[in-house]
Amino acid sequence: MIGKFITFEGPEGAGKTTILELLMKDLQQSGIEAVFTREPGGIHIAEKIREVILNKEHTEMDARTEALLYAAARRQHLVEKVIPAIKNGEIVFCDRFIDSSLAYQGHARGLGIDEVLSINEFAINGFMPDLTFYFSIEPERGLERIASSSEREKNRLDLEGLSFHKKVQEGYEKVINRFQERIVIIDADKPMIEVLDDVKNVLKEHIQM
Ligand SMILES: Nc1ncnc2c1ncn2[C@@H]1O[C@H](COP(=O)(O)OP(=O)(O)OP(=O)(O)O)[C@@H](O)[C@H]1O
Ligand SMILES: Cc1cn([C@H]2C[C@H](O)[C@@H](COP(=O)(O)O)O2)c(=O)[nH]c1=O
Repeated sequence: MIGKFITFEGPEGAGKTTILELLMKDLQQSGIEAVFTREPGGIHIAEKIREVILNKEHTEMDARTEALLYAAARRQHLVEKVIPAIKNGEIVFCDRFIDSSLAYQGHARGLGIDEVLSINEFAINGFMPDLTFYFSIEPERGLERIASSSEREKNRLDLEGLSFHKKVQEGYEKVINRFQERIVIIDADKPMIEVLDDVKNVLKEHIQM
């Protein structure tokens, strides 16, 4: 049996992590086993790379270095955690994946979506998500949510200006156009319970729940 790889994408503060946590509880209650993980991170080496990338003091980090570190973390996470789980028939939900690199490094950092796709092709070796939820929200709104959250410590990318986050949104629009067959847009500017229901309604078409 082969599992499924489902990714969640979107700008800062769109609610991806919150909805993934609610979904995890829901699935557990229904007795459905699934793996919940995140990028960059999810396993020891990738969490270490995450610390390097997102450290607020690393302001000197070059954009290509940043793109390569995300791709390296992605590779290790895939081979160590995601692919074994999928081969074992499990459903893997991942908070961010390659589309983040295309939108943030490819478009917002100006490296080029095709160039960043190309270094990622080396990292993922053909392994793409079966389904991707794009949480759509205006960047201003997402940043407001983060600003009013007491739990959330701001990282190096959160601290980029609004113009960067608007470019991230533009980048995602290009990515959505390119990968229309796997990306479903969710209106993330709704109450959490409605966002969760919208995600579950789409999921029902893909997994038994
Ligand atoms: N639908 C919603 N309505 C109002 N507030 C929300 C909603 N979803 C999430 N939030 C709040 O917004 C903040 C950011 O949410 P969350 O961390 O889930 O976003 P995220 O998409 O994972 O962000 P990032 O990618 O920047 O980590 C949290 O304080 C969360 O409680
Ligand atoms: C995978 C990936 C992530 N990013 C950025 C997006 C966010 O600013 C951070 C991750 O923080 P989160 O709270 O876990 O969302 O990293 C990126 O720029 N490129 C990527 O490939």
